[in-house]
Amino acid sequence: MESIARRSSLCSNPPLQETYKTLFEKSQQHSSADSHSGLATGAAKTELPVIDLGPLVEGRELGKVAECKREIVKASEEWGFFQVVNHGIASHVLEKVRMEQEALFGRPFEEKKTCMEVAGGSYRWGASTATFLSQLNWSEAFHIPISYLLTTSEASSKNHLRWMEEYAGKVTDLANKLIKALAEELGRDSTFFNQNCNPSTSFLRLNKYPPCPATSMHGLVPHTDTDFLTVLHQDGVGGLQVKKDGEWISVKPNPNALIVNIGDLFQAWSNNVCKSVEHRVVTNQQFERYSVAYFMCPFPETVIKSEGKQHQVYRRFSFREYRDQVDEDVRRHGNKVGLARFLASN
Ligand SMILES: O=C(O)CCC(=O)C(=O)O
Ligand SMILES: [Fe+2]
Repeated sequence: MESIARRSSLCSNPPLQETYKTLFEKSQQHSSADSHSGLATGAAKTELPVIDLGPLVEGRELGKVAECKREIVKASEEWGFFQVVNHGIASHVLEKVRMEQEALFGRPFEEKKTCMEVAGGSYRWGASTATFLSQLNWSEAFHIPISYLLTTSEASSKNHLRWMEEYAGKVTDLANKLIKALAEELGRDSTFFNQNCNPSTSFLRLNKYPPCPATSMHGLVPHTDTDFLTVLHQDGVGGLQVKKDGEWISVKPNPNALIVNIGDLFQAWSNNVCKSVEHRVVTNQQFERYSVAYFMCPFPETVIKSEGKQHQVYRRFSFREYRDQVDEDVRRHGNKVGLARFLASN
């Protein structure tokens, strides 16, 4: 443990162990008060639904396209999470993205902290608001706006992200197709999304989970995503868990699949028909793990209106209002409250 801590301060890993030393000590003293029992144990390795997106991506055979859309809505209602295969993003692109990601995180920690030159976005590690060990994220992440990756610049300043750029374009197309399919199937106006989301509002989050010497730790604490839709590319290590009927389910990595999940904004927009489901990452003692999440977000002033057959579940709110409330809750209470704060009856 100590040697990992010492090495991390000299090279690329953030100094998680040293920085959160008092939380580790506190947790040893009051293990029951900061219990996150069941974290790494007992989670079933069930397969998420797997949807073949071939017909939708290629737009062939109308009957099959319709069936594919129905499957997407069904999985979004029942699970809020699903895997997609034949998604149109070549495996060599995914492999190169992984290599670029590894190189980026391999930079010295001191350099990553000044990440504007490294990745055009922001960099976070650990959890500044954690007061219990169970609130600590044993991970580091870059947030990179899609527009940063897609704007052409003569300067070679982002050559080290050449495949990330390719991926950003492709994953944006994929997310647009998925959200359009969902909206159409729900009988809603699908143009809402291209009117309110663009490459400057959506972003990639590159996650790295260093090996963690302690057991039962969160790589990423349980959360729902604060967006419309997320597309996740994970490597083969595993660690993602999804809540299903009150139980944590481990998602078995599938090298051919990307993972898609519904975010809070789409749950509200669909008036609770589609579910934004809690998920988390558990750490691995031996292996580091990488993932890339694409978050489809709107402009801050975009207003989300719940519409559907049932009475309106949520009041109208803007994305800015929602995000500010999430930030405030995390700052004040250490946890996100989320959509429960925006119920129509409140
Ligand atoms: O790394 C993962 O598997 C999940 C990442 C995630 O949930 C997120 O970045 O919001
Ligand atoms: Fe997430």
